[in-house]
Amino acid sequence: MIETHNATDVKDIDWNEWTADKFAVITYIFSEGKVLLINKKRGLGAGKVNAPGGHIEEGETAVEAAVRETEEEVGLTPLDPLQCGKLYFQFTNGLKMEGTVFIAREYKGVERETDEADPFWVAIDDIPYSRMWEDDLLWLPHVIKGKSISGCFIFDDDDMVSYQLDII
Ligand SMILES: Nc1[nH]c(=O)nc2c1ncn2[C@H]1C[C@H](O)[C@@H](COP(=O)(O)OP(=O)(O)OP(=O)(O)O)O1
Repeated sequence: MIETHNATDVKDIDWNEWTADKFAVITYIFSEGKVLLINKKRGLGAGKVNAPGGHIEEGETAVEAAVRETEEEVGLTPLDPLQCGKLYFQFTNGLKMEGTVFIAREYKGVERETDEADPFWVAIDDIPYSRMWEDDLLWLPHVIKGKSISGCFIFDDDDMVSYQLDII
């Protein structure tokens, strides 16, 4: 078996044996036909549009991290976030990251810009996929339709090299 960071096809990786070394969450808040997105200002994916998110801290559950990261990045509190997906990213630089996707249909507060993120509401039909991570276009439309997803991806920097997606 080849080293996972040298893999160029998701089929080259035994995903049952693969384990992440970083665990992150991403939270999409939907309201009145719109979704809250951010211009990410720093960290992985700086310059891209994404949803609020970040790393799960020690002793924290994924849902707790989803609430905390959204509060920290945009000042909104998602209410009852629902887990709807798992994303497994192998980067060619060696990073292995697991992302848990949450959606929330209600929230408290008013969004505000922070050092990490510039939030904005956009109509679901106008989501700017060309400014987002390449994988988002593959799975986010299914999440919007209420499906759950599980995806494995190989990324070389910003470029998606290979993927496998299951819609549940
Ligand atoms: N291909 C991809 N598609 C996607 O939608 N989100 C991705 C992604 N690759 C990374 N992310 C997201 C997941 C998570 O929200 C974030 C992790 O990036 P960072 O390492 O920059 O974390 P943050 O700096 O936001 O977190 P903290 O340092 O914990 O605040 O990037």
